Amino acid sequence: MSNVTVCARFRPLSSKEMRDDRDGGVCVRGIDAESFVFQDDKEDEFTFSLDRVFYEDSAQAAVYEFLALPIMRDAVNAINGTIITYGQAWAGKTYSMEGPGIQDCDEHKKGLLPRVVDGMFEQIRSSKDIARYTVKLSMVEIYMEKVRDLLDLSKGNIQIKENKTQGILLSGVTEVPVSDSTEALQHLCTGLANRAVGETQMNMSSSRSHCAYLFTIHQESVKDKRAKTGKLILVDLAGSEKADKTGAEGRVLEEAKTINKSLSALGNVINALTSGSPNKANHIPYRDSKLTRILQDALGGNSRMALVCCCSPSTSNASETLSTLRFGMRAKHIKASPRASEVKSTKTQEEPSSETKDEKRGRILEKMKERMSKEDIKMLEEVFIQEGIIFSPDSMEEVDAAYEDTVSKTIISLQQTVEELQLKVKELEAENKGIKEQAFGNLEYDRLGKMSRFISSWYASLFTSA
Ligand SMILES: Nc1ncnc2c1ncn2[C@@H]1O[C@H](COP(=O)(O)OP(=O)(O)OP(=O)(O)O)[C@@H](O)[C@H]1O
Repeated sequence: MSNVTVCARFRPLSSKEMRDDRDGGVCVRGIDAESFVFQDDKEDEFTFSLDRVFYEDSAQAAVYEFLALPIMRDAVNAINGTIITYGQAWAGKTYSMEGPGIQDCDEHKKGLLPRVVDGMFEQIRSSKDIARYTVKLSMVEIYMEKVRDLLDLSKGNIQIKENKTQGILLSGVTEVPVSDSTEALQHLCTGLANRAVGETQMNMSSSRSHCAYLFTIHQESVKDKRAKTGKLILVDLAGSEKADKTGAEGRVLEEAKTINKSLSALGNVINALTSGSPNKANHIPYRDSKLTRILQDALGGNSRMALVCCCSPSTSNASETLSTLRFGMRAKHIKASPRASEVKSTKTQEEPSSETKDEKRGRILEKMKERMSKEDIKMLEEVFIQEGIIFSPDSMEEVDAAYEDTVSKTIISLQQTVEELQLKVKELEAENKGIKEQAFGNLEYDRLGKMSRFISSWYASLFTSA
């Protein structure tokens, strides 16, 4: 079963949609909590089945309880989690994520983010006898392929790095320690206010950027001091509408193209993850956009994910809604394998059996790098440029990363070959055993036959001699 929960959420018709659409047309007809019939522009009907469908009257609490609460609980137990809202502009992404406001809003209307924060600290409080927790919060915006720190606007171009044990990291990003829900919500409000300031400074709209809320939840067991870390990322994506539909030009068109590029990159990553053979290590193009790079851990491996496909119910938006739903259907096939992300003892010596495949791979890589001379790296750099793996290697870091990517893929593929061979050996051993048993059985049968023939002739001879 897939570890990605995909839901559709239809907001109520907006007053504009009611006004514009003379028939008050709605393109969705609910069947049950998981399925609905969708009617496109040409009045063709499609039946969609997802993990859950939230219709216009569904409560914010229901959305939280179904898709975010389990992921939040796992993140507190060190299993990485990601919650994404996707859809065209004005489809209800921010309403689902934040609600009408982060603080002081109607309890019923509170969105996923404040509910996740409340739930997380509640769970931490209830586990305080088992483990000591520290929570850190970061908040970034991706606009025109630049990652901006929303808790410190002076950091306008955060670099994304990868670390063997911690996975994807935002280098130098502000991480504020938060000890309770009130403190966390205050920082989130600061981040959102900074986002608005940036919007005015850059003359852009928040719907043209992706916003990510990142929680790092670290715990140390009271009993044996073992430490674990879970990452929880909530992402409010930029509007997914097609550039040509907006009639944009100039800078707005550039923005739309960049958003489409990053959302296509997200779609391509999803395609690569869902279409490849499960036994083959196929290339996943995480590096094609900042968004997919930040979500790399969340999409491919050690993580649980929930995708809320936010949709307008209006027939006037049917084509955008259909593409949002198709995106959701593709995401449904991602196979993630959640597991506790980092288990390290604070004792000086690691237990040998705790080394995971990733860590082993990392260790092999490190050894290989130690043996490489500067000339080797230079030569690799040239090969990577020729092969189009990297385009402008300004730094050794980029070469290192591309090199690690290639070597890591080779190691994965070799590991898989070894696993396949081990399987073949087991099969041959079983076959061999079967043949031996059969041969032994025949031999026994032969012996028994001879013995019974001897007994009957001896028995017969007794009577003839008598
Ligand atoms: N489930 C809902 N119930 C009631 N109102 C909703 C719901 N979802 C969205 N809305 C309302 O619809 C409007 C658009 O929602 P929202 O701003 O969340 O869209 P969005 O997808 O985030 O848009 P953008 O990409 O432009 O930021 C808002 O006025 C919001 O209050």
